[in-house]
Amino acid sequence: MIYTLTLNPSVDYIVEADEIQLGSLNRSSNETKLPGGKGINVSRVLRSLGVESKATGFIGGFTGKYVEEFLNREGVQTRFVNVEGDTRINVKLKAATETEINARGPEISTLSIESLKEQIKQIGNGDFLILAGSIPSSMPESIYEEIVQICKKTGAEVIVDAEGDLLKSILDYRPFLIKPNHHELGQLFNKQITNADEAIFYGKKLVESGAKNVIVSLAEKGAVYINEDDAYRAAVPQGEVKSSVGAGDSMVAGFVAQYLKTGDRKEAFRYSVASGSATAFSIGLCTPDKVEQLLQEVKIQKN
Ligand SMILES: Nc1ncnc2c1ncn2[C@@H]1O[C@H](COP(=O)(O)OP(=O)(O)O)[C@@H](O)[C@H]1O
Ligand SMILES: O=P(O)(O)OC[C@H]1O[C@](O)(COP(=O)(O)O)[C@@H](O)[C@@H]1O
Repeated sequence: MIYTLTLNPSVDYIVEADEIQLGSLNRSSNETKLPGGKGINVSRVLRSLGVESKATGFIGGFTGKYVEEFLNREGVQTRFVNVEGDTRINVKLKAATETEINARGPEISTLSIESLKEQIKQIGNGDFLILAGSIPSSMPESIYEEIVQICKKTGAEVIVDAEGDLLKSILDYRPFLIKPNHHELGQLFNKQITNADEAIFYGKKLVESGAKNVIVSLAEKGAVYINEDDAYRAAVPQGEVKSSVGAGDSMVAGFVAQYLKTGDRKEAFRYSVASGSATAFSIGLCTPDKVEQLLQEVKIQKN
């Protein structure tokens, strides 16, 4: 079974406007509310690609109820730990450029953390745990490492999509897959990463540090994939970007879905890029039709 763990889920409030001026009254041309948070997006895309998963993490308040009911309506299984505060609302402003404000998230009690850990202990050999996104500001930074240590004991494979120290802290535990974008990769090495060559160079260092598979996304400049034996680069399909929110999460889901079906890592990478672009070309997440349509346009080159 695949489990996704979103410690800090959200309601994503996507506001479209022709123009946004700070310090002025702006009026929107369209608004969309969607459940969000990285693991939750992965579960939603997996579901639409025909792969079962269980979404877990912390959920609370009226916003949490909205997220959980939305997921259940779509057929995503959930096993959240309920907390007192409201699940956060993240604001995504879409005008000529995209601006995001991601909130901090509710207080999480020690008791809630303990119940989550008890759940994680049930995830065992043959299972995957996809651990994705930020942590609510009240939680200890060590939580990712503690969860990955539990998985190491139970034998579950972990996939991590997180930034900075959260990502660094788990490399020694040999994660199955990590997917930093080029900014996040740059932060890890204190370098600016602007192209596929640089992404492959620094991505290889993450493989040397323990990651079994690394995908680095570079938005419109494509993506690279590295493991112990090979490195590939992909050019992305051309299209109109409607909202890139969830594009990275869709890449993780696309890779996992195809890898589990075929075991072919290069094809899984192609699927990953097509899924990311299919989401970028949509408001909301990709659909299987759109992914299939873009697959042929993803050109992959061995490094
Ligand atoms: N302008 C674009 N054109 C085509 N595909 C895009 C574009 N922006 C993003 N994508 C797709 O989304 C993926 C993830 O985008 P990126 O912004 O790098 O990730 P994240 O959402 O994690 O920050 C890219 O690898 C690509 O497949
Ligand atoms: O946990 P974080 O880092 O604040 O990110 C949460 C945000 O990331 C998203 O999951 C989108 O992530 P990506 O655009 O990286 O795929 C949103 O749904 C959510 O608002």
